[in-house]
Amino acid sequence: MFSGKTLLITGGTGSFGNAVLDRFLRSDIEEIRIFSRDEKKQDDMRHQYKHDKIKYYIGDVRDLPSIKNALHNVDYVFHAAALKQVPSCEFFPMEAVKTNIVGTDNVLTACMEAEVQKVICLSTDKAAYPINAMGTSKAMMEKVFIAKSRTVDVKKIQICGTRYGNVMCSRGSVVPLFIEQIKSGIPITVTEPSMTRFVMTLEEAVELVIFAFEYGENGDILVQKAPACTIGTLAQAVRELFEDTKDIKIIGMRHGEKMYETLLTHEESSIAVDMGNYYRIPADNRSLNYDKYFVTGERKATPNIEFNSNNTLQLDVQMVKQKLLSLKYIKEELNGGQIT
Ligand SMILES: O=c1ccn([C@@H]2O[C@H](COP(=O)(O)OP(=O)(O)O[C@H]3O[C@H](CO)[C@@H](O)[C@H](O)[C@H]3O)[C@@H](O)[C@H]2O)c(=O)[nH]1
Repeated sequence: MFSGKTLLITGGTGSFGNAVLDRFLRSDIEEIRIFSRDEKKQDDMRHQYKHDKIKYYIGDVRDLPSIKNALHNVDYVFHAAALKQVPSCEFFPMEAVKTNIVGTDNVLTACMEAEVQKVICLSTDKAAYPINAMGTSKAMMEKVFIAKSRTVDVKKIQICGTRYGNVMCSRGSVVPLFIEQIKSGIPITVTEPSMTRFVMTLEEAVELVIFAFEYGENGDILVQKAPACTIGTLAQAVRELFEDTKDIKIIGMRHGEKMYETLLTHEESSIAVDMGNYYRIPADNRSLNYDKYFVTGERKATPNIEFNSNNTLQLDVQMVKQKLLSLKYIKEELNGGQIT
């Protein structure tokens, strides 16, 4: 599918971009374009990969001309650029609006103009029943791409999305923080041990995007049937792996946090298509003309079957340790920072 094609990744210097590169650089893809704001991170990546197939474009999804400039002859786009930290978006919600909502609209406008064939927009479980600014802005992002998907000619371009749970060990997330705390000899800080989160590896996140790319229809959101664990279990797994004997410090929930996350709302569950390891949430493609629904009516039961991090498979400490041990990052950290 990617043979001879050019793929652009917005926010491409992040954990997701790196995982996509690791996955695709050995394939016969023609070119991978990294589109992002930070020249330092791009330069680091350039030195790390030293690969002809990777091209770097400085730009910002908030700035339409900068995206247009990068999209000539691009076949596919993975749109990963986002403000994604929950606490910082609580303090700067308008920044989340500009990057996550307006930025996505810009990316799609530019993709339509440049005749990109398929765009996958990365969203998060925090967009389902959102309570914080980050999740709310991602929920609006989903609305933007679904609305846009209704206006396009599907023979020319298709727009889909994915929703992730927590990606273990991604930049700025809790596991690297726990490890840093253990290495510095201070107690690890746990917000609320009974809180649950879906857990995915970065490779699974990339698989989900590729699945969406292959099987997603225009306007769809794809989610993985991910397992979950409590933060207490996650903390215990990290402590056992890194032989931490200090007490845990309980610090309480942070701004805008939820006790559990949702990947499919009740309403989405009633229309979601089961695809084995994934669910496909088709877009509601009814028109704005509601008269016919008022006149003829339409009865559809909405079963109470929200898919969330409390009712999915719960991993125990051993299972989380196993999942962690499969990660390159953990292997390196256990090996004193040496690449294994
Ligand atoms: O010192 C800390 C910091 C965090 N946590 C907890 O660890 C869990 C995970 O936190 P973190 O890794 O910061 O991730 P989230 O805030 O859940 O958000 C991440 O996961 C989302 C998917 O749900 C992504 O969309 C976000 O971009 C990403 O930052 C949460 O329950 C936190 O309460 C602690 O126990 N101690």
